[in-house]
Amino acid sequence: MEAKNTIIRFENVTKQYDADEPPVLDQVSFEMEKGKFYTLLGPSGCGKTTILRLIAGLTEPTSGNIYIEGKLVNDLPANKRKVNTVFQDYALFPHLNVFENVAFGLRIKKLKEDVIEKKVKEALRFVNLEGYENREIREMSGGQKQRVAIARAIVNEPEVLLLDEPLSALDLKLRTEMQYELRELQRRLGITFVFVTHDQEEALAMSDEIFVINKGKIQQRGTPTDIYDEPINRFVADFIGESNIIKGTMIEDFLVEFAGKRFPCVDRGFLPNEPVEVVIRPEDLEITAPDKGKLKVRVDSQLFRGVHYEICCYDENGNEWLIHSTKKVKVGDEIGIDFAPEAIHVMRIGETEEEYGRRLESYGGVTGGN
Ligand SMILES: Nc1ncnc2c1ncn2[C@@H]1O[C@H](COP(=O)(O)OP(=O)(O)OP(=O)(O)O)[C@@H](O)[C@H]1O
Repeated sequence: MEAKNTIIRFENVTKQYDADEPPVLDQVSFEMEKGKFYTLLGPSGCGKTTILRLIAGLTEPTSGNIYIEGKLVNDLPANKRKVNTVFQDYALFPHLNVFENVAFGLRIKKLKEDVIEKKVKEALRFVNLEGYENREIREMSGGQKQRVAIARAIVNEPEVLLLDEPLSALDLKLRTEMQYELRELQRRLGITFVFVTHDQEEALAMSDEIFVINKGKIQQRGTPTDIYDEPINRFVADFIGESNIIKGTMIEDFLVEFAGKRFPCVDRGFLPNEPVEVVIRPEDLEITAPDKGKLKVRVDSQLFRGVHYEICCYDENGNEWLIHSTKKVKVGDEIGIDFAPEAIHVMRIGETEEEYGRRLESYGGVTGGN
């Protein structure tokens, strides 16, 4: 059974295009709620588009079940689903004007002309393209084409809008503008958006919830701050922003060893002396005098990044440390680095979200991680 506000549910969905190749999606399960902005984030080829195609009904699962609004849709054709897609290349019809592009789906449904006119105008108003009805597609800018594609999708009043890397063709400035616009549009429409990107900053900026995907598995799902502050494994920590990831040992609850020293931390629920990986974000490292910090490091390089310096250092054990700081240092200098127990995030090596969940259960309610 699913919660009342669930709109999409995947139950052990596997997709294998080619019998000789490993599955593209491997027993993937998740739920998405009505009215939220979801982002599927992951490297090229990890299966993001395949998830969209499965939701849209453009491909079928090899095994497992897909539900939309509680109804099993495995065999429901795409045009019977309350789902619309905005594709990366917009897939607009170059020979039709803006109005006719947006009206296209409504004409197929054989709606009356006055109804079509009302709906198209409303959709164009939603994307701030009022008055552009008679423009030719080739006369529209990249951002405007993008909006026409969105208008064409929302004119069908879908419950779910799927967006497959819709901003990737735009330059950085326009892309940032469209990020705001899309987020605002989602709020005004109040429908579920499923947005695909491989750009972690875009995902962090736009989403209610992010699914980080790699090798056909959801590695972690959560709010942008959850994912950023509490990455579950090395892949997520690495993919979401720059990180220091150091090998260590969890000595006991709240005590971890790395870089040759022991540090108090806020993590528990690991086995005694379990090998772990430790993540500390570069902005959580504070520069001190050499003997005042928790670790002594030598500065190897320094880059000015506009707001902060990006400083690369090495400790006595040869671990690399990346620091983001407004303080300037000198290459070759020895400095100290300090960090709070809360800045240390301990991860079990190679753990996926499912394994993490099972581990927590096996502890009988004792929380691991932090
Ligand atoms: N129709 C198909 N037939 C065979 N293999 C396919 C098909 N569609 C996708 N694949 C393979 O499935 C894998 C996942 O593809 P998918 O398009 O879902 O990835 P993606 O995460 O969206 O990648 P990208 O960011 O590059 O678009 C890739 O290895 C791809 O080659």
